Amino acid sequence: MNGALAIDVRGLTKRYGGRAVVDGVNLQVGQGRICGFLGPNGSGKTTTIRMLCGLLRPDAGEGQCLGLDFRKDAAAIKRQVGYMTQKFGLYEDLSIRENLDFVARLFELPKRREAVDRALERLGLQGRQQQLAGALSGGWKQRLALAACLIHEPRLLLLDEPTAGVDPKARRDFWDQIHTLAGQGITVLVSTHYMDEAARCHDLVYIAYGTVLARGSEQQIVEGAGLCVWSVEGERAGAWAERLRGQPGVQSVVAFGNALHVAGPDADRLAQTLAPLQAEPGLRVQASRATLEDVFIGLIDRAQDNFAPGAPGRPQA
Ligand SMILES: Nc1ncnc2c1ncn2[C@@H]1O[C@H](COP(=O)(O)OP(=O)(O)OP(=O)(O)O)[C@@H](O)[C@H]1O
Repeated sequence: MNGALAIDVRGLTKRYGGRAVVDGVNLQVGQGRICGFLGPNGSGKTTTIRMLCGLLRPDAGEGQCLGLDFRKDAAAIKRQVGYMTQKFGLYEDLSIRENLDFVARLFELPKRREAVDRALERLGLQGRQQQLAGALSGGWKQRLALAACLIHEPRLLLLDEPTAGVDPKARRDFWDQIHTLAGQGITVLVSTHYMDEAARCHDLVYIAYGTVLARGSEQQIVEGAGLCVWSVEGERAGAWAERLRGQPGVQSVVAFGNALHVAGPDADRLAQTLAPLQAEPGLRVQASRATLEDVFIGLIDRAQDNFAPGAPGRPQA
């Protein structure tokens, strides 16, 4: 394998009706790493994932997945990849055990019973194995879907928004499981819209309009963005939101309870705009730390600008 990279693709491109929905994406994920794949709706995450596991034919791109040519060796790659789709894809009128047995048959596993038992045990599903999948809560359904992904002992997991709509406790348990799997050497590429989940990834890739806008660890992305953030706090802080939007140096204003998060890339202009608020009674104005969410909101705002008529080319990380 190339430098212990489980995924190493360059120039990945997919077009629909002449429009590139994935546009020259480079993606490298180290073996045993958890890489979070983030971006707004329709940014190209699912399309990228489906090209990586050989379900969609790319229009351009080259590279390797698990040391195999991702274009020529799609069949061999599929056998070593566990792909969890956004929607629950198992049979609701079969039990947990029957669903896993069905998947084991699809993979033509030689020792099916043992494989099913192993998957049940791995995800703590033994006690529920006779329950119908359709009767499970969202969290247990996700657990079953992950068990099904693991039944053929894949080396790479491609998880497409695996915890959408799942409660925080079940999401936390799911992520503990993901870390256990990564500890066993399994590589994980996981798309998510949740910032707390992004923080649990080793590496992050942020994509918008089919183009990668940022990559690195959470710390690298936040520091690399050079975004300045101020907190404007007080019972009447909300009344200032509209007045601050569009002012010099202000890129975004987001309310969190009694506080506004005011962000912008130019420290001096932002400080000048906020200076008069320091004298307002009942308002506390202080410099704050940028979060991943602040950075992503800033990135998408700028990316939209770059799509405007007459705008220059898009940024590429
Ligand atoms: N078969 C298709 N034909 C035409 N357009 C498509 C097709 N599949 C996807 N697209 C378009 O490609 C773009 C990227 O879609 P994709 O599902 O990859 O985004 P995503 O980042 O996974 O979004 P989400 O976060 O909502 O799941 C969207 O604009 C979508 O409408």
